[in-house]
Formats: sequence, structure tokens, C-alpha cells
Amino acid sequence: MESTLKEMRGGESVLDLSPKATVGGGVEDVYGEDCATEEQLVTPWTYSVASGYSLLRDPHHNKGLAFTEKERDSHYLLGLLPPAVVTQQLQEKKLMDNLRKYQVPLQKYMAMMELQERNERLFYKLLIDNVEELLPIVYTPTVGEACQKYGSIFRRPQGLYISLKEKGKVLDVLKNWPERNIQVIVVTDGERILGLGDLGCQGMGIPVGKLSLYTALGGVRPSACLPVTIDVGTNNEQLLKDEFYIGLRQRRATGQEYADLLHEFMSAVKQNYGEKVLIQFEDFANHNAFTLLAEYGTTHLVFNDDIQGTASVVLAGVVAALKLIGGTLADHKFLFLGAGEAGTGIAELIALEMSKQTEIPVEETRKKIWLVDSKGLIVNSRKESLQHFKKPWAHDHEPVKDLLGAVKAIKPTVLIGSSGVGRTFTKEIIETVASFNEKPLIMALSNPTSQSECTAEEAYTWSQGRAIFASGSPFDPFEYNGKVFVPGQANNAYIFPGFGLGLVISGAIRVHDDMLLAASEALAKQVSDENYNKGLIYPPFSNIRKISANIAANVAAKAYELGVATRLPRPANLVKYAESCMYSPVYRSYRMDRRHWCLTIPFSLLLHNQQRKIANEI
Ligand SMILES: O=C([O-])CC(=O)C(=O)O
Ligand SMILES: [Mg+2]
Repeated sequence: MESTLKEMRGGESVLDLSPKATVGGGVEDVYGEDCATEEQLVTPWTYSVASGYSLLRDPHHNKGLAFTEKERDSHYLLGLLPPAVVTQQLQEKKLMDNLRKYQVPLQKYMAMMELQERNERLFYKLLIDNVEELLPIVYTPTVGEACQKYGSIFRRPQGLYISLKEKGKVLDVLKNWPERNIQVIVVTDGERILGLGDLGCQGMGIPVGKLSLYTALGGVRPSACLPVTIDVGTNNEQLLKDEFYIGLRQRRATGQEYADLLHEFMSAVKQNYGEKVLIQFEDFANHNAFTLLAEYGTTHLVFNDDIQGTASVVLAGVVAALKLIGGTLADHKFLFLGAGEAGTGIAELIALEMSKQTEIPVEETRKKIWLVDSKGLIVNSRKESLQHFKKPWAHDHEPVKDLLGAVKAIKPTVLIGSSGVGRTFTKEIIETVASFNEKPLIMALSNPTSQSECTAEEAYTWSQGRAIFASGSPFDPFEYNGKVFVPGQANNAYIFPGFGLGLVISGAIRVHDDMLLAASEALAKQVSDENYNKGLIYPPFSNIRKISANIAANVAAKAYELGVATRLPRPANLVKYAESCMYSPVYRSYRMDRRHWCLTIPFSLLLHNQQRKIANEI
């Protein structure tokens, strides 16, 4: 009985004893049952959806004008819609026409959020079919501005808010979420949103945006995704004074109080969803990001996107770029501006890959990699005062106070910006790097666009068209001396959706560095000669579902190899399996059929009785 209740909730049921509509089977039904959780394997073979007015208000099932005459008749919709019946394609065309009329990206963002709340399938259809155009709207850079203004643009809450007020009740808060079969959680505490700093509770835009990409780019069902914001206060004075601020109006809790709330959250997640739910940490400040990953990496399925996802995507770009700049990984010398989550995470994964390729110990390969932070080059004489995650990067060298000095002293072949501070790759710095490299690899990773270390135009112009350039936020193609250069987007969006899908389909219970290398390798392999000819070191996002399936397959294969996969037996063809598991946003047809109706009613009654029983127990 208990399982029936779970299944019906997982099956998006509503408690309604009026005649039920059933949803015809489709690929994603198979996904829900075959690829989701064990419990779902026994899901009743009919889903119930709301009818009438509530069906039009239910974003999971609403199709608007695309409801057919038959569906309108059988689902009590007659008169509730104007007479025209249109296809999903026509709806898509109209929405794209409307979106393109907005001049301001934030208006497009708000229109997309409204669509997500009104008609989820159409939202994902639009996003998947127009990914290159819409990614910068629902994701970086526009999502950054949306977070900054979240208090004013806030309409309906999305995701789950867990604040200090809920201390001791976090499990109850999780139970308030309507979906039961959660596979991926993205959680932030809002302290370091992109390169924009502490945005407190308004950071919610990030987990919401990342999870939209989990579905659109990685094919994880929307109902299996849970965005969470942990609100422990904010140190952002402007927000604390803002009358429209939506979060706790207090300074950030730290130390034991912070650790206790996080611990309660992590325990409640495991208790409520089991050990196969992926918890992705996003945009935590350095001091907490490393601690949380170390603390929960051995007990939970956790992944830090800023440390590990960014590392994997940048390693893929560097490996792909070798075709253009020549040499092996170990032939290159790397210099980073920024020694936080992204910088040290990328550095470590590059050192690890170098070590695997050369069989030289990682302690040695690290010496090819240099990092600069706000106090200058990280060198041995600074070791005592360095934060623990910077210590492995302290090499023998005399002190150097800034990036320009470090560029001159180290003479890197690869320059990577991960400091969160915009416009720090100056003309002099790029000209200096270009003076001793035929083809310097320059990666300006900080987000959003305002925080990028340099623009695409600057990188190409100041290197006289010789730089291989990629950036965290998107830049338009740029023409220099008659040649069009297309900058690649070195953004973890290439990695996390496929990476997460790989964990989900294999039922992995732990993340391992080798899986990050596997994801990276799969991504680098997707770059074609046509891409290279344009100076690209990443494949276009328009192929992202295929890329994600390949990443997922490589990650899942590694999970099986490492013995951390629980979904047995291992599917023979993991790429095909990953593809077959992906959510499709195409509308499902709803039918009314006596056979189903008869079967649906008893389930509903059982559910109804079960709910009543629970209510009595409470
Ligand atoms: O969200 C993005 O675009 C990439 C990312 O994780 C960050 O900058 O923190
Ligand atoms: Mg991030």
C-alpha cells in the first residue's frame, strides 16, 4: 500500500475522484519506469491527470490550444478554450516570434519562466529546439541579472527554500515538495552567485536554471529535479536594506550554526530520497565549497559543479585545443588568475590527467601549473599563510606580485582566468602571452559576461588573431582581418547534465575523479574538424543531447568499472541506453477509455483511503 501511494505521487497523480484521463505511453514513460527508481518499476500502467479547469492550470499536463477536439470533449475543456486547435510546432513558432520581439534579455527570461509555469512541455520543447538562442536567457548570463533582481521579478516560488527558521524541521520541509522520485538536487546557499557575489536567498535562480538544463540538455525528467536554496542570511548590505528582499533579513550564520543546518539537510535528503539522489553543490563560497565536498563525498552522491564540473569542461577544452596549439598536455605550462574553486579544481584535474598520461606522480605534474591570487603568484614562501586548497600549488619561485609579472616570469602557453573579476586580462597581458606563443590558449572563464577576464574581441585583436579563445559566458563570433572566429563557451553546462544523467542511469552511489576524466574525454571527442576550422575547441550546443548521451555513457561505464553502480545488469550499449532514457518534451495524448477508467478508480480510491488513514494517524 505504501508503495502504491509513492507510485501515484511519482506518477503525477491528483486526488480527484471525477473520471480520470489516462496518459498514453511514450519514451519518457519508459524513462520514468525503467530508468528512474526501482519503485517505479511497479508503477500502475495508467497515470491520472486532472481534468477541466484544473488541467489548464496544471503546467505538467497543460497543452493550451494544442488540446485536440477529442481531448477537449473527454476532459471537460469545452468552452474553456477558444475554438482553434493548433500543433505544438505552431505554438513554438508563435512563442519564438513573441520572444524575439523583446529587446531586453530579462524580459525574455521572465517570459520563459512564465511559460515554464504555464506549460512545461512547451517550455522544454522551445529550449531544446532553440538551445543556442535560449541558453543565454534561461542560463548564464541573464540568470545572473535575474538573481540580482529576483525580489522584484518574483512571481510564483520555484524550488524549495530551507532557511534557519526551518532548523529541526528540514525533513518535513522536504516532504512538502509534491514530487517523490527525486533524482537530482541542485543546492546553493547563495553566497557566491556566478561572479556576482553574495545574493542570499535570491540565488534560487541558479538551481532553477541549472535544473532546467538538466532536463533540456541532459534529459532528466523535470519531476525528478529539485532546486533548493539554503538561506542562512546574507552579508549583502544592499539586499538587507531592500524592502523587496525575499530572504532572511540577517547576516550570514557561520561556524556550527551553518554546519548544523547543512548537516540536517544532507541527512534529511538521504532519509527521504535514498542514497542514489545526486546532490549538486552550486555557487557556495570557497570556504564552504571545499569543506562540504570533502565532508559529504564519502557518504553521499555529491558533485560540486564549480570545482568538478568546471574542471572537467576546461580539461576537455584544453585536450581538444592540443590539435590546434600542438604538443601533449605535459608539454604545456599553465598559469591561472584565480585560485578558488574553479582555479584549483581545474588545476588538479589537469595535473591528474597529465599524471595518467605520463605516469609521472601528480605531485610532480602539479609543478607545470601556476596560480596567481589577489596577493600574487602562489609560491613556497607564502605556504604558511595559504588556505589549505591553495597549498599544493605553492612552488619554488621568488615572490611575484601580480599577473603581468607572473606572465613574464612563468611564460605560460595556456592562460586561464577563474577569479570572478572582470577585465583583468589587459592588453599588455595578452600581448605578452602572445609574444612568446604562436597560438596562445586563453580561457576567460568568469561569469557572467561583465566578469569575464576579457572579451572575445580583445583576445583576438590583442593577439592579432592568433589566440585560441574560450569563455565561460557566451560571446558572438568576431571578424578579424577577414576571418570569422567563433569563441567556444567553456561552461560547465556542457558537463553537468550528461554527468548527472550518467550517475542516474547507472544508479551510482559515489562520484569519483575518474568519472570527471571520463566526462571530459567524451566531450573532447565530440569536437569535429569543422569546429576546429572555426577556432572552436568545444562542439556546438545545438548537438548537446547527443554530447550528453556520450558523456553519460562514459560516466556510467566508469561507475560500473569502479563498482559504484547499483543498476544491474549493466546495459550493453550505454549510449543507446542513455538516449532511450532521455525525457522528450513532445506532448502526450490523453485518452479516455473505459478500461483505464475502471482501473483508475480503484487506485484513486485506494489512494484516497490511504491519505485519509495517514491524516487520521497524524
Ligand atoms: O553558471 C555558470 O554559468 C557557470 C558556473 O557554474 C559559475 O559561473 O558559477
Ligand atoms: Mg556555478
